[in-house]
Amino acid sequence: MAPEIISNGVVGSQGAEKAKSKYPLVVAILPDVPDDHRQILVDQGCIVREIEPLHPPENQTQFAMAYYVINYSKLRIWEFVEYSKMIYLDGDIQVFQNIDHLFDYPDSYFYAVMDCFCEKTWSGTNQYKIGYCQQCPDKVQWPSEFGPKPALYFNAGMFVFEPSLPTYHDLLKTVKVTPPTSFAEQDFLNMYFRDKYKPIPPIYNLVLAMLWRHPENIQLDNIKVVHYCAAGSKPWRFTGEEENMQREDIQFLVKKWWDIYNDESLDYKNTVNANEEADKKEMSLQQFLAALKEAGDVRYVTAPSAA
Ligand SMILES: O=c1ccn([C@@H]2O[C@H](COP(=O)(O)OP(=O)(O)O[C@H]3O[C@H](CO)[C@H](O)[C@H](O)[C@H]3O)[C@@H](O)[C@H]2O)c(=O)[nH]1
Ligand SMILES: O[C@H]1[C@H](O)[C@@H](O)[C@H](O)[C@@H](O)[C@H]1O
Ligand SMILES: [Mn+2]
Repeated sequence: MAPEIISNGVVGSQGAEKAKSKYPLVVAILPDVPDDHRQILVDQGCIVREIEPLHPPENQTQFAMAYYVINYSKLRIWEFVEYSKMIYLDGDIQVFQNIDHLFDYPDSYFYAVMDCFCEKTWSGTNQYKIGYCQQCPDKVQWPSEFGPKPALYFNAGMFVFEPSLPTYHDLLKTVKVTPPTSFAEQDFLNMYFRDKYKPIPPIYNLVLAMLWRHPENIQLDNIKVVHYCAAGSKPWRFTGEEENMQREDIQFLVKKWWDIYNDESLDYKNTVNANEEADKKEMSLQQFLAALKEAGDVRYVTAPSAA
């Protein structure tokens, strides 16, 4: 069995395609998620799994961005060995089109989307300082005095992985002797799976900054998964005040998130009892595209992705 997994509490458990995925949706939660929120997830047909918080080595957390330290707990999902393969999704991710086919990719690799280094969150890195981004690796050459070009780096908000107890124990053992770094478990996973990592196109994890940093790499007609990770873009605390948040494509995607969240036809009881109704309400690719185009502001090109 190969379920998808998200790791948040209540928000975001109704991906538009949830009803149509043939796999179960497992929600990994930390102990702080209140009972009534857990119940909502169960009522939505999710399999709720509480995980224990996992901390990096004592007294070294200052090296990771404070907000991300708790994310080391993500390593617990390698323990979900009743599933042979899983797709991990952050809680600030929305799935707009079915991605079940990712389970058919060859085993033994780690699939994820390449990140972008152009936003201020990256200002502490050499990449940001010299304006180098793996999304457009020819724009600024990697200077030889910085050593070898860094390995491809994925955003850890979405990835395809295979739970395994030996890997889980090794991850825990390795993280204990690995000093934390800015992007916490994301840096760690990049280091750990460097040799197994296979990039997949950005349509499987649209890091929103790609819309204004690398529009030429985005094929809007095919976006399947949107990651509301840009500063100020989380739909449940969206104010529109932060940089780029007034863009029409962003406003549109935030509205789409709320439409799915509020769509009662996507509630589990309704999808079980009235699948056809949910199908009718499903946002078709054409509607999605048309609306995005109407929102303007995005350069629409059909060039293949850089990934
Ligand atoms: O108290 C918490 C904090 C986080 N989360 C989960 O952890 C995810 C990661 O947090 P963010 O979505 O806020 O992080 P970003 O998307 O901004 O950051 C990126 O970098 C992070 C570095 O730690 C992680 O790798 C994350 O998955 C990746 O998308 C959340 O979506 C949520 O699913 C919880 O469940 N509880
Ligand atoms: O490139 C992304 C982006 O900058 C996000 O805002 C940040 O939260 C992620 O950790 C990072 O990978
Ligand atoms: Mn996220």
